Amino acid sequence: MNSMQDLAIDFRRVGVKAGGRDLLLDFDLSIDLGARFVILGPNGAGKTTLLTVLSGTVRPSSGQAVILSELLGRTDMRTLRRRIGLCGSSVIERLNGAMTVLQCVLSGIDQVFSPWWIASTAKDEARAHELLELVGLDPLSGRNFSLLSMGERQQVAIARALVSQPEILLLDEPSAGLDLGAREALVNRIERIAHNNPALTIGLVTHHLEEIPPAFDRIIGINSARKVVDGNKNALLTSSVVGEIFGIDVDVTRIGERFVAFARV
Ligand SMILES: Nc1ncnc2c1ncn2[C@@H]1O[C@H](COP(=O)(O)OP(=O)(O)OP(=O)(O)O)[C@@H](O)[C@H]1O
Repeated sequence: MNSMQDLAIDFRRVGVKAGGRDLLLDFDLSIDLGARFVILGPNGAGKTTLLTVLSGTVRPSSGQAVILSELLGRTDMRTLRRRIGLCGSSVIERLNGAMTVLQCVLSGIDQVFSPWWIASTAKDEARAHELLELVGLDPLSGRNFSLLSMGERQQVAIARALVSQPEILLLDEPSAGLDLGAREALVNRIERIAHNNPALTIGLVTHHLEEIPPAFDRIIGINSARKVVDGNKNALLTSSVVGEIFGIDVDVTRIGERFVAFARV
């Protein structure tokens, strides 16, 4: 049994209600520090809702949510959010397109979205350049964000999420809109980030098994606002379990350290 100090996330019967609907229901979740987990489920399952609670953006309507030993509702959410890096289309859409790529990365320090709120030091800028180098975009650091391709924006968003040296990194469908080559480059990059940051807890939200980097070994399957499975990837990524998560008949194949799924016709 882990003590609370070893846990990045400890949710007990967490629920989120909006518009009279349960978007998340009785959700128990316990994630160790340094774990790599995947939130897998069909459209509308509640994955993004779960991520909004995990990132300290939304407080649950019921239950108890503890993140990095801080109880939501009793802690300063702004301070907690600085310890969590979030990247995904919800972040990309909010970034002011007139910012340079470097400013976009620096905006992650205080989690702002416009250039006039950025207060950065020379040390921050050096770290931002280092991260842009890591994602292969340092040569574009002076370019306007609005001029980047979707793939490039996703990479900037990852650098932005890492700039505050978070303890938890949350990736919300980071491959959305990417072509095959860009998706594979991203999967490899996420794998490298996982490898180079052993203490970092990383969560990945996806609909697609192909997007799961090998380092991610835990699957949390969601459907209709509830957790349907939670456990080891190799045990759970089978045709019957993935079929249960998505509510359709599927064939799952493992190829090396990666998985693919097709709907059965
Ligand atoms: N504020 C809201 N009020 C009412 N319903 C909402 C609200 N926000 C989301 N929903 C609904 O809650 C359900 C879960 O939404 P959520 O965005 O968490 O799903 P998801 O698993 O991330 O889906 P997708 O894969 O399509 O992004 C959806 O049916 C959505 O329409």
